[in-house]
Amino acid sequence: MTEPTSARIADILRQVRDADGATILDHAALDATMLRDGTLHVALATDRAAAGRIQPLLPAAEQALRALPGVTAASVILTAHRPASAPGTAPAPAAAPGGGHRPLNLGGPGGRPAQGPILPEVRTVIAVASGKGGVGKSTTAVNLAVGLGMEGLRVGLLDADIHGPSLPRMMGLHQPPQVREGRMAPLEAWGIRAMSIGLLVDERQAMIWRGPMVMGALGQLLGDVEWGALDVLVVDMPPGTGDAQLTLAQKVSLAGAVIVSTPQDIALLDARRGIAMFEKMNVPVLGMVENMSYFCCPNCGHRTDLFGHGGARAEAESLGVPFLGEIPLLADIRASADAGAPIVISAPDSPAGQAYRALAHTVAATVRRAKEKQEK
Ligand SMILES: Nc1ncnc2c1ncn2[C@@H]1O[C@H](COP(=O)(O)OP(=O)(O)OP(=O)(O)O)[C@@H](O)[C@H]1O
Repeated sequence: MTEPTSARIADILRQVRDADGATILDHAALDATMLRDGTLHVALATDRAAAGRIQPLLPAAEQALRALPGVTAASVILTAHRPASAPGTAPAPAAAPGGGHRPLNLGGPGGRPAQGPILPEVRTVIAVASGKGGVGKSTTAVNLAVGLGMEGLRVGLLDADIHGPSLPRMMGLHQPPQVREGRMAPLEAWGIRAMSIGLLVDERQAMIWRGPMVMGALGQLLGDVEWGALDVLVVDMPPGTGDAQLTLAQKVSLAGAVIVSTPQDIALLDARRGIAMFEKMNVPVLGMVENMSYFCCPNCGHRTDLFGHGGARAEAESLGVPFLGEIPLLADIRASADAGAPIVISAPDSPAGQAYRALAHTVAATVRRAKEKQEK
């Protein structure tokens, strides 16, 4: 079955009108389309002012699109690419010449400019990243964010891992966010605010999105969430060193990056690439964390270095970046993540709980330093 053309999809969208006779495409541009397993995914770029007008038309649009040959289901999402045009509305992310987003900054290390309007009340943004997938980046991001909250900071956690959002499960969040005046309110759990694409769409849908849809969704997660005043926003980055990472680093100014790796050579090689990417973008690397560093048998206490041990510490030393600590491989870490209560909450004094709290304590010092610098 051939995919419906953009022109055909636009024809159908033009037939869906609001009470004033305006069509969806009077207020939005067709951004990306994809047919996968009978489901037609459509992304529409719009501005925040118009999003509230278009939203009520989406169910009718999805129903109309189902009439296309080969389409059994349709999903239309709005992405806030275009700057708001109506007076008196919140500013959308400013577009740079050439169509990209203007790099924004928070006055972090390196003498870069102040944070732009995309996150006006967020003092510091910190990325948690890994070169390789599955090394425990999200588990680290969640425990770090909650640990920073325990340090007395106002914390937000953004799950930017569009292809594999795990924040809802790890934080025990399942209800969709409330939308007020076209802006999403983050959900609150374990003392912090949180937002994830997994709260907005079925996880399986997000996993098959292609580039433009991913970028649109990321832009929306950054620009359309009412974070309120935060000392620090922790961003769980997608794994790897591709376009999504570069775009994210351009859209918000990162005060620093925490790199997560297991001790294996293959993971360390990817971690090195991640560090090189951040350095190229002038983002300070706050340090490396070694996850799954060692295993202690819960019955006899015998310690085994399953994936080797100390590789990340040695790598950090050779690259000249700080080493932020070792997290053991423990069934309790996985079990508490699966149960929606991070181990810093469920077992704060366990070896794993203490390791994450020590990491949070170190990162909190960086956040406080950045805050003091801004206040001077
Ligand atoms: N130290 C640990 N001990 C035990 N299990 C762990 C540990 N760290 C992570 N896990 C488990 O490993 C799995 C992968 O972890 P996680 O989702 O944090 O990795 P990730 O690097 O974010 O993966 P992805 O690249 O898919 O986003 C999860 O089931 C998690 O609970």
